Amino acid sequence: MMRIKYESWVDEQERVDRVALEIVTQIADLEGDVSERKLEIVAFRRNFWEDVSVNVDDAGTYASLKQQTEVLSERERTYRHAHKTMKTLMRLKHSPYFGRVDFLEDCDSESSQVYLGIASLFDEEGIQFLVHDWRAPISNLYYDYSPGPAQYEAPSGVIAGEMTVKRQYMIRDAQITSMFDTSVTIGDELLQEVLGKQSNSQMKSIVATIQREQNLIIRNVSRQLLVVQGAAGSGKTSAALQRVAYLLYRYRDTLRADQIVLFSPNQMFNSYVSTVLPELGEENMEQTTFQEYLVHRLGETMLFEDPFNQMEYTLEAVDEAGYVERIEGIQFKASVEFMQLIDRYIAQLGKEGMLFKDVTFRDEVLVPAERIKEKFYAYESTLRLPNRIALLTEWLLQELKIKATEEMAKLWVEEEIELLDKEEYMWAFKELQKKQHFSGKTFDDDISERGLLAQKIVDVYFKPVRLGIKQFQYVNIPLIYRQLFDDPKLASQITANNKLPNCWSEICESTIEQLDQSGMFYEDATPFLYLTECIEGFQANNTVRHVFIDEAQDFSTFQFFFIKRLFPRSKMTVLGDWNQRIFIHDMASASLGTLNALYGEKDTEIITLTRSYRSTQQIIEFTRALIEGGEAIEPFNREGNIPTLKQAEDIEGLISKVVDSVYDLQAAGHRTIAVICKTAKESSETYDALKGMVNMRLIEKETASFQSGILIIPAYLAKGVEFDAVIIYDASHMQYGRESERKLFYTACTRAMHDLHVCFKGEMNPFIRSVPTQTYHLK
Ligand SMILES: Nc1ncnc2c1ncn2[C@@H]1O[C@H](COP(=O)(O)OP(=O)(O)OP(=O)(O)O)[C@@H](O)[C@H]1O
Repeated sequence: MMRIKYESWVDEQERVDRVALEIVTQIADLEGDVSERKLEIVAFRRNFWEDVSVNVDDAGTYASLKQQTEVLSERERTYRHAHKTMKTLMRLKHSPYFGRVDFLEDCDSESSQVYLGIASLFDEEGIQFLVHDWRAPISNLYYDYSPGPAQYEAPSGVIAGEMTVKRQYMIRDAQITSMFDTSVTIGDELLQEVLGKQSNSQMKSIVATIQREQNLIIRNVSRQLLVVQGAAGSGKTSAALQRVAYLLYRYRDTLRADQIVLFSPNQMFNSYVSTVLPELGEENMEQTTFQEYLVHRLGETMLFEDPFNQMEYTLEAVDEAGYVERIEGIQFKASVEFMQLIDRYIAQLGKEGMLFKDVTFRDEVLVPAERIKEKFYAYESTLRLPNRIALLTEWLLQELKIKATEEMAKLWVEEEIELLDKEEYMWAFKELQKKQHFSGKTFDDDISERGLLAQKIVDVYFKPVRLGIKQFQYVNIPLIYRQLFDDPKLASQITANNKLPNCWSEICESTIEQLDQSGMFYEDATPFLYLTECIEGFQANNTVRHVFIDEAQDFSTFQFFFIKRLFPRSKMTVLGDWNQRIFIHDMASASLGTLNALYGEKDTEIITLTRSYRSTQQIIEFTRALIEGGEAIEPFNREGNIPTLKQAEDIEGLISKVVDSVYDLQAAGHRTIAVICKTAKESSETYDALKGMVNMRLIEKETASFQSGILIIPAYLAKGVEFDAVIIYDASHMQYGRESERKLFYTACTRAMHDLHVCFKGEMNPFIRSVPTQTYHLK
């Protein structure tokens, strides 16, 4: 790393001034343009509506309206474009660029200077680049090379040459505040400065300091599946978001933000990452949680437990009867073996076992379930289930028509007709007149009018029945799913290779009990939806082109395969850290092996990130000793305090240590301090105990965002986010004594950026006991 000479500094500031002036000029030009266009659109819209009211039935008016609509949307497009450019210029005004490379192409005699910023900027004539977009092919030089031989891939082919300068800037309000020439990767000093700052309730973009290994993730477009396995704080989420921005730039003519979906762990995380793309001048992709998707698909048919309640159960109910069996059930139902069991079950249902509901109307059976079943099994047995269901639906709709005619003669219809008002009679009368006019026949007016009204009434009353049929409500999916557990032998008969868990009978029993009592366990929700899709036909989404799964360690193998089928035309980017796996799903997905199986090895690329940027070196030295293989995690060299451990005798002592920590950390200037508890239950109890002493906010599963301040939060909701300082509420043996709790504890500790205080009551947990004592202070 080299400091820059004074003269160069002056030259560089002069350039910034020139560019800033150019930006100001362009903003002024555009300002007039934007407001003029806006006024134009407003005036156009007003006239447009006046024209519409003239005469809509006239063909000439219609053609002219169509033309005007086109003109209007063209103007709106131009306005939107100008508005977007304006916003970009406003962003560039304060900090036009952050990097520079001087590059001498092999065939040239003079090197060119390439300045990198969050968007491209041309000079007045629109000929010369003043700033290159960080995503442009040439910008890759900055991220991938140090001074020396370098090359990049332009649309015309590979361009090779020599990089003579690589410089970084920190520019605030158009003033250079720091500047470095760097020789290795993207300078430590700039990164130090960025990482040393206080946390924010919103994640920031990292374009100025993207590291080479992160750039590989961002620009990777070759495979169907990109898997990123990275240590806590290694920049997986950051890389994922910059990758979205990169894809939107690279495929700007064909890819829209709404064709990219990000599955994230919870609402708060969604809000935490939601400003990164707008900051880069891009629209946000679609963000959802898997839970949200399940509610959207199943919400109306099924009540099911939410994942956080399942989590609370796994952490809190260890001593309850049936715990071991439930855990085994959770793991099995998350596995690919269970998916295969369902596939075999589906094959079996093709021959027997389908269950239907009567189609009813006003407590009367219109088409009995038995008849539907007979019809279903009368279709060609080689037809797939969804095809047979489609035929069945058509048939049922025809049946409904016949039933409707029968229904018209019933007394209730007669009564409804009596109650109709004058308008309805008038309508029937006019309809009849029309019919007579067209057919030239005469009718017995009285009967036909009544018939018409009866038809209309039955039609209206049958509407929900028709809709129900179209929505396949006559297929009794809940009972078909239940049937799989009703007799434990059924599954053994259909699994040829006997891959059932040992306590399958108990799993069946508790599943049935839960289904009959209060909806289903969370672990049943995805398999249930899968079964539904296999029977009714997959509601695949063919518009989405890229699916991102963050915190992927907590997705089950079942869910991965399911998501793949759901988005058949999409590439997938999966980011996770298997050391932060806090849900207990199937054991198989604890390795990358299953992900290889998703698209096959050839179509899969796996990138591992071992450098961790979030926490200080001291915190990482402590946290990496908590997990197996942690020595592979490399801390970024940012110094800080070594973690503090505080031991208390009893609960009062613990509370007082936590309160002291809060005060100390506040005094050290930290703005966001999280007291991390193990569960929601512990969080709310601790909140009650502390609220008289400290002004804090309780974070619950429904919390949609967080602000700076003191927070109290269960560990599983804190994953993916970070805080200036973390206080672990009770890291005792009692709370984190089981091996399965190691990763939860690790995840909680790795949320700290600058300071970590670990409090515990009584004996410390076994994971800390294995940490070298020189990595912490015990108080
Ligand atoms: N290249 C970088 N430049 C600047 N900051 C970075 C860089 N890479 C990561 N960071 C910062 O490190 C922190 C952790 O990044 P991020 O949350 O993306 O990591 P992660 O791998 O998703 O972490 P976890 O798995 O623990 O949730 C963030 O504050 C992020 O801004």
